[in-house]
Amino acid sequence: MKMRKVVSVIGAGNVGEHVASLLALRGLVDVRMFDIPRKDGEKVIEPVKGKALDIRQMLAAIDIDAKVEGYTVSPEGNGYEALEGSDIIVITAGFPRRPGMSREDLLEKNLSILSVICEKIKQYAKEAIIIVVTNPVDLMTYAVYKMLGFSKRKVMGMAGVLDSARFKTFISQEVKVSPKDIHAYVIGGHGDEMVPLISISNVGGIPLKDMLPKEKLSELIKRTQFGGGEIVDLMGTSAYYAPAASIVEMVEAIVTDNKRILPCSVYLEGEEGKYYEAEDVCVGVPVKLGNCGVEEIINIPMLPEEREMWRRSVSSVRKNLKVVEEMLHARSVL
Ligand SMILES: NC(=O)C1=CN([C@@H]2O[C@H](COP(=O)(O)OP(=O)(O)OC[C@H]3O[C@@H](n4cnc5c(N)ncnc54)[C@H](O)[C@@H]3O)[C@@H](O)[C@H]2O)C=CC1
Ligand SMILES: O=C([O-])CC(=O)C(=O)O
Repeated sequence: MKMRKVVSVIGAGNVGEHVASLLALRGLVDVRMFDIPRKDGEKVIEPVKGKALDIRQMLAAIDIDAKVEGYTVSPEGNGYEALEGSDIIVITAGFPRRPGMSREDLLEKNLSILSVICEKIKQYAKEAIIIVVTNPVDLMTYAVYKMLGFSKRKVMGMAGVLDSARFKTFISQEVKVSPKDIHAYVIGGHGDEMVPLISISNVGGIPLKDMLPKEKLSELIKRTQFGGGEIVDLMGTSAYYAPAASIVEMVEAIVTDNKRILPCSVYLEGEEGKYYEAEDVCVGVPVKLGNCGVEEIINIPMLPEEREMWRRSVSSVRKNLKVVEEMLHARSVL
């Protein structure tokens, strides 16, 4: 009988390998990593197997028990048999952006990669909960949800936890208080129009809006909205430490059934969709996570100006949804 939960990470690049190592370090789950081979001159190498072995040896050095395996797969979808038995699958496969690119520039190439991966998930891991990370994440989450046909509770995108961590970092630097005592949520699409919610942000229970002048609050909002781009400009590729830690928070909430409220990109429709004025789109909202996945969508009150930001953010995600829908039609998914 399988005792420990299994988390599979598809795409063991910068984000994926850090997710795998952080998960392994917590010792909560077993980890399976999947990635394609690389060419080193004439030689074909299998970095994913090396990374898994390296992580296992790290665990041995510090006395942590967790199984970590690496599997080489092909871009055409061979080699995914070990997905079987996965409780959670984290998708980080695909291209990251470089300076000067938008996340949407990755849409076409990353959608092709994810369409092969979804076929394999359907074949081997129909029961798994899926966390999509590949960008543009709200569009990819929508596409994965449609391609898999799983319950909407079981498909979510990671972005809001990361954006909220960035927001908390910037607030913490400004008010000189530990981020542990700061509550702040970012909702909406994972783009330059995301919505850092000032009205419900607080520092040790004191409303943020009472602590800082309007201009400073606007600066914090702007820096958060462009937080990903700031790192891309500095590093030449996108962030991975904070994204990986954010994914691990989501995984831990699901595995331990701890009912945390975390902002995640989820499919909105019906009641919650109407409240958020967003239907048939994946976008970030606070949700309660537990071992069934998304257990509840939490309705957050917004000020009129925040609601206006929300509308703009949702429509900027919607703008590219047409392209995704056309691609899914071409693949006969819709
Ligand atoms: N949602 C979010 O908040 C964030 C999203 N991202 C996104 O995550 C993705 C990964 O970023 P990084 O890890 O930095 O990129 P990376 O290039 O370091 O890693 C991507 C990995 O995907 C693998 N891959 C490519 N094609 C594949 C295929 N057909 N099958 C299996 N694996 C394949 C590559 O070999 C590589 O190891 C990017 O799309 C990036 O934009 C990154 C940070 C935050
Ligand atoms: O900026 C990027 O391309 C990666 C990402 O989504 C983030 O770090 O927020």
